[in-house]
Amino acid sequence: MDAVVDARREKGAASFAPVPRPSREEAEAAVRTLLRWSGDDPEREGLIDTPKRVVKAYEELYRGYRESPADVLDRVFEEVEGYGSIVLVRDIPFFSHCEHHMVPFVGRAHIAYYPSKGVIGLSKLARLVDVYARRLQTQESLTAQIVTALEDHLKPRGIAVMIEAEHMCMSMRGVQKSGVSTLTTDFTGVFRDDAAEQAKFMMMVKGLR
Ligand SMILES: Nc1nc2c(ncn2[C@@H]2O[C@H](COP(=O)(O)OP(=O)(O)OP(=O)(O)O)[C@@H](O)[C@H]2O)c(=O)[nH]1
Ligand SMILES: [Zn+2]
Repeated sequence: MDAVVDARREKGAASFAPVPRPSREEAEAAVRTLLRWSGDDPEREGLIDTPKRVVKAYEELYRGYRESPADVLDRVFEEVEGYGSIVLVRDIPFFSHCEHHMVPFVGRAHIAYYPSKGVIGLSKLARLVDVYARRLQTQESLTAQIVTALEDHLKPRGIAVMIEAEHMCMSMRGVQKSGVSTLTTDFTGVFRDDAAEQAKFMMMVKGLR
């Protein structure tokens, strides 16, 4: 499946025409244009290989377009001695890029769930964050997409996701306020319906350090 189409489907688009990927040469030419737009000379020695490097870096920074949550969430462990209490993986670091400016936003994700029919490998929660963080994002979409993927693949009794991040488009440019944290949360099931469960999640994320 074309990765760009996949990303738009996950964003809820009802119908769309496929967007073809440009060739590597076209992508490198676009970087040369941006270098000229910035005021520099793409032919000077220090910049001559930069378009190649940038395009290669984009493959890494936007790797999430080539991945899907099913790649990381397909394995559920059911033999957990009936464990059905909260599982929280906190402080998962991530780097993403805002879809408005293509500038980094950097932060940590905290993910909790109450298992119903099984658990997933702990590392898979961190991998899931990267599937979505390595795309152009808003922090709100990133939060909601993590919840939806867990809901679809694990059907737990409840999911809680909190993301805290600093947006470089607010610190390096524009309003130029550094050190500002943005917090987003999304809850399903017992976390949505029971205020005490939400409070427990917050306490476990923030309290016991
Ligand atoms: N809700 C939300 N907004 C974001 C996110 N990342 C960046 N933004 C904001 O997106 C907005 C884009 O606003 P515009 O007025 O269209 O663009 P702009 O002129 O570059 O805005 P300024 O950043 O205020 O200079 C800005 O307010 C950003 O702070 C995000 O993850 N979520
Ligand atoms: Zn931005």
